[in-house]
Amino acid sequence: MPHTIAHLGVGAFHRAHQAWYTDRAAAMAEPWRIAAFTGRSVAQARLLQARRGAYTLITRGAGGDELSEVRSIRSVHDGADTASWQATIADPDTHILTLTITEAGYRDGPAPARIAQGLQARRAAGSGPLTVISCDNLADNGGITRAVVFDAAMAIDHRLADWIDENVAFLSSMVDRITPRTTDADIDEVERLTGIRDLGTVVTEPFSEWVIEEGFAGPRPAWEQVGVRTTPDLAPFEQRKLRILNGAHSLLAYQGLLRGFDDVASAFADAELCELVEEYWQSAAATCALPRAEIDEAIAATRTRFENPRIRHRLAQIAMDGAHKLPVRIVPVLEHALAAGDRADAAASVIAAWAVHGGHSSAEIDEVLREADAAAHAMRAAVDRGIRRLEGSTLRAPLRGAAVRS
Ligand SMILES: NC(=O)c1ccc[n+]([C@@H]2O[C@H](COP(=O)([O-])OP(=O)(O)OC[C@H]3O[C@@H](n4cnc5c(N)ncnc54)[C@H](O)[C@@H]3O)[C@@H](O)[C@H]2O)c1
Ligand SMILES: O=P(O)(O)OC[C@@H](O)[C@@H](O)[C@H](O)[C@H](O)CO
Repeated sequence: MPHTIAHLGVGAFHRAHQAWYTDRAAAMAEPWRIAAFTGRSVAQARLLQARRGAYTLITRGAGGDELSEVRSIRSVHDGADTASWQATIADPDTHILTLTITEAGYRDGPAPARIAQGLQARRAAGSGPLTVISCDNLADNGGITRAVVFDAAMAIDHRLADWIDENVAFLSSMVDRITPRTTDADIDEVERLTGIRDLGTVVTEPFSEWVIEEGFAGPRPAWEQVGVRTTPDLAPFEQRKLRILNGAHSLLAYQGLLRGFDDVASAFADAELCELVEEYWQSAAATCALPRAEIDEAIAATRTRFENPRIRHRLAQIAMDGAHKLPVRIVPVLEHALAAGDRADAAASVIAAWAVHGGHSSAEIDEVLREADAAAHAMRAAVDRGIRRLEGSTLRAPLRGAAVRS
């Protein structure tokens, strides 16, 4: 039997990223198989089951599309199928569990308890160590996973928590590949070109990056041979990605929706918004630990990626779950800019636009700012100035309004 990777949350991104790397690594060395489980909706399982896990990946460059078939997913299950889940995690051939359960999935929902139940079955089966890798857009995503799974395990049995401590490596990883939701037009295009109506089709950009913290508890696919990097210190890579790319995405999402734009490329083509993103990037760059030349290179690459007119990444998709995303992407940049006495307007404008767009209350704004170490008052004042500025401007989409502190 080939080695197995269990995956929880088989959405578009897993198929464009981890499953794609694993598929390419299989051509270089020993093949691994992925046993994929849905996070919340069984619909994704049904789409993929039709072709027994195989699907078409459209790599959409500015100049054209390239189609390929990805075959690393060998079984697809409903995440609520506890028997299959426990059997997969308990299987001694399973060495890795990867996760894309969204930022919200670590705070709300069943994922931590499910992982703990899976590990309980592995412990009972005596199947030994496991490596868990989070692939969600969170800083210290491995540490966060460890903490929530540990809490869920404590609620089952403290001896399970002790076993997890000794046997499970929770690795952080930085993941990057813009993967918008698949549309009917994408599925039609695949059918036209291949004759197959592939409902599992995924569209992604040519760029891809995956950096994983070192410390695997067991074997892994030959990922390094297909461009995956490992590092003893992931934090600077996470910072660079979350603050430069994701932060700018959130800026374009909320400011862009308020101006009546629909996707990233059209919002970024707007001169005023582009200038705001450039100003935000200067604030974000100052918070990053990597050498400035590397950050400037990342900014230049991100500019080109945002300009790709053939990737229709909807702002509404990026705008979802802002209360979970902004503390990771924007608050550290805002906090740093204020502490350094720099202009904080661009960073503050993202939270202001989120608040206005969603009609968020004063308490909800404070909750987003809560995780900052200091300067909460100054941060709130900067956000309130941003809200007033939005309310005084002429925007194309109707404002919903947020509560400004009086
Ligand atoms: N799409 C991208 O460009 C991209 C890039 C980098 C990282 N990511 C990460 O991947 C995540 C998923 O993105 P996607 O494009 O695959 O989205 P998607 O909507 O296609 O899939 C999301 C998956 O997460 C599951 N899920 C949703 N809420 C959950 C919850 N509360 N608990 C457990 N599982 C839950 C869903 O069932 C589904 O399997 C993002 O939230 C992000 O953290 C996405
Ligand atoms: O996927 P989310 O929901 O965390 O956020 C939307 C985008 O900002 C994000 O998905 C980027 O496309 C991605 O992080 C690029 O690697």
